Amino acid sequence: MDQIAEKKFPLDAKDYKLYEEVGDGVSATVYRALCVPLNEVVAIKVLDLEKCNNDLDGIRREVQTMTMISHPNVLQAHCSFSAGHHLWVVMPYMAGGSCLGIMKSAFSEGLEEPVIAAVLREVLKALIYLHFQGHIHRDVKSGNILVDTNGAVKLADFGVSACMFDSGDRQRSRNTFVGTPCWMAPEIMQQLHGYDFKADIWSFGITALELAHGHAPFSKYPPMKVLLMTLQNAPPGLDYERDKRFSKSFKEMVAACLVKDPKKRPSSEKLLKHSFFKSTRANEYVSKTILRDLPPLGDRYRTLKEKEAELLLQNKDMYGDKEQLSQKEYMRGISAWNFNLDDLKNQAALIQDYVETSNSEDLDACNKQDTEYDELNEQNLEDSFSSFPIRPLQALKGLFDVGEDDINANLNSKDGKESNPEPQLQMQLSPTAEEQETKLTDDESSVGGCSFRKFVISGQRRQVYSGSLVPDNVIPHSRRVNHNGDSLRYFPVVFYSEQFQSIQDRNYSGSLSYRNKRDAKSQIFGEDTMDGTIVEQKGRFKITSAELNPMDAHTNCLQNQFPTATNVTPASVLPMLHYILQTNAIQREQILKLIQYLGQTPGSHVGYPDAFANASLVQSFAVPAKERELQTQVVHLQQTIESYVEELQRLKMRNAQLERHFKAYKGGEKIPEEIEL
Ligand SMILES: Nc1ncnc2c1ncn2[C@@H]1O[C@H](COP(=O)(O)OP(=O)(O)OP(=O)(O)O)[C@@H](O)[C@H]1O
Repeated sequence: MDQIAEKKFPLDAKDYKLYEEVGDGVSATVYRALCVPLNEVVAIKVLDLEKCNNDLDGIRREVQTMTMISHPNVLQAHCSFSAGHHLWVVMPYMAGGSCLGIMKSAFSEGLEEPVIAAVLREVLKALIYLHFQGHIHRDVKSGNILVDTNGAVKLADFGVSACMFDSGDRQRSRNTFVGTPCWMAPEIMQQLHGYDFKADIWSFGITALELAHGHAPFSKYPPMKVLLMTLQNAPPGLDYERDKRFSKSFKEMVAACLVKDPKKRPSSEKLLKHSFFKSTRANEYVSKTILRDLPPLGDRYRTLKEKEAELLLQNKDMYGDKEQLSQKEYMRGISAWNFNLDDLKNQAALIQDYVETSNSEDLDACNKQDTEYDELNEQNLEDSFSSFPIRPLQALKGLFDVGEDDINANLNSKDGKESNPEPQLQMQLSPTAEEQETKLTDDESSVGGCSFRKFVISGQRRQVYSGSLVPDNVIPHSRRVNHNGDSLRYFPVVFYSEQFQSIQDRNYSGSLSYRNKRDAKSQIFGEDTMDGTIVEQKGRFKITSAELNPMDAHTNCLQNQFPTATNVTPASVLPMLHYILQTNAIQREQILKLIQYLGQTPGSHVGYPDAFANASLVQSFAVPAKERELQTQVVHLQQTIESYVEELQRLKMRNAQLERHFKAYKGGEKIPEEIEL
């Protein structure tokens, strides 16, 4: 295989010469470099350990995985060592960069099918290997698919990978909410039963769409909406007008991956046997077609960064001081989930601006097709709100609490009380709601789950590792330009977590990535090159459960109140149904309030395409009449049943009396006096 094992890469920073920056991500900056003793060009990923206190585990896992794995389609680390408070991970240099980078530079509308097939085949081989080894990659996306000059393809970035054979704490990590929203499998969002290798197959399908279109489905939407759309809408696919150029087998392959029920998705091995991969081209075809005219990776990276800096400046002009802080935070990658109303307001304001831009005349025909596609999804979303809020709320639940282990741990806590410290960020989505059982329908697995009684998210305890939640393709596609020549299509939406801290704090407490990058750079180059030019676009979004606020001890209690198979009677089910309906009504009202609040954001109603802001949709939320009618019916039925039950008991007693009487009569005894005949 590779000669990696034979070569001894030195474990001292002095033996390496860093050249230009070729990539960055949430957790690191990547440089082209020279290994002096071996005279070999390598890539070095530099992470600042001091700033990664909270995620040392993740880093250790990433480096461990990268060192232990060995497959031609998986990016294996040559070695890693610490240099001061930095961790250097030395890897083969993939001169073509990531598929995302390639698309950003030259193929904003996506790649041709034969190239996609060749790239995906290699990725699939990597997945077969990883899955066989027990790893779930959990972050399969074009930004993590690297290409070499000869067209060799390697899957990279094991920062959030998990091992199926892990136990204890590490096993718990398999239940965490991790990945990048657009690529994230619904079962990861739902957080109901954990997930397995099949989550990678979903991301693989999304990656196929990303390569086909130049961006992932739903990528223009803010993360929360991406979650809702992924859970509520039919899975995305290659079904639209613009997809005519793609073959039937490609469409079928994508459809096979994007099935919501993970059990119905093929394994990576089975997928490789799909007809789509039957006659794929050799690696050289990839290099010949997509790398031939591209400038060197470092130059491309610099150009993109410059464009992003310009975009940032334009945004600054557009938003002025008021939104500037949010913008900066977002651009730096300091983003996380925050349901503080001020944040929601900010988000609404940002969404509005993005929409105005995306509606601008500058959008070309291709964009129109895109809009059609989005409108369809919008419609789906709207239709699917009839089932709101049960499933989305479970998704939201997944954002805050996660593994069953956590719940158990909390329930088992010493005094059973919440111990989250102040300050708290509170959003009582369901202040009085207890548990409910939910059955998913359609193509989703049938699952039972609990809702939550209330969320109290502690600002201090909540652990958020998060990059830009707007996915990788924040960079403008050529068709998404505004009058200044830059796209604002993927306009940033801020979900920063430290708003409750002082602004001063925020500068030092948000994204690990920003601090890592800035510090790594300043240490290495002796300057802070980041100021004013940062656009943190690549994003890993991860909220672990371990540090989250304990769930209220109520969390599981209602489950015990649910009728069991042995004691189930109509009389016991009806009060429960009644209760669930009431609970939903309360939840709806809460959500409605939030939506109305967003609607009050100055100007946010203008051109706001988001279903949340759509007045009719708001009304559809607000129309509980049907629900009330149902509730009344339920109450009525309940009373009827109760009277039937009483009647039944009365008849039973009478029957027993009759039996006794009959026996007495047969035995020639005196008929008891109390018996009424
Ligand atoms: N070996 C390599 N050769 C060339 N470029 C690389 C290499 N490794 C990484 N890069 C570039 O650097 C970028 C960031 O790397 P990487 O994905 O490992 O960082 P990260 O912080 O884990 O990113 P994220 O979590 O946002 O996906 C990649 O998208 C790619 O463009």
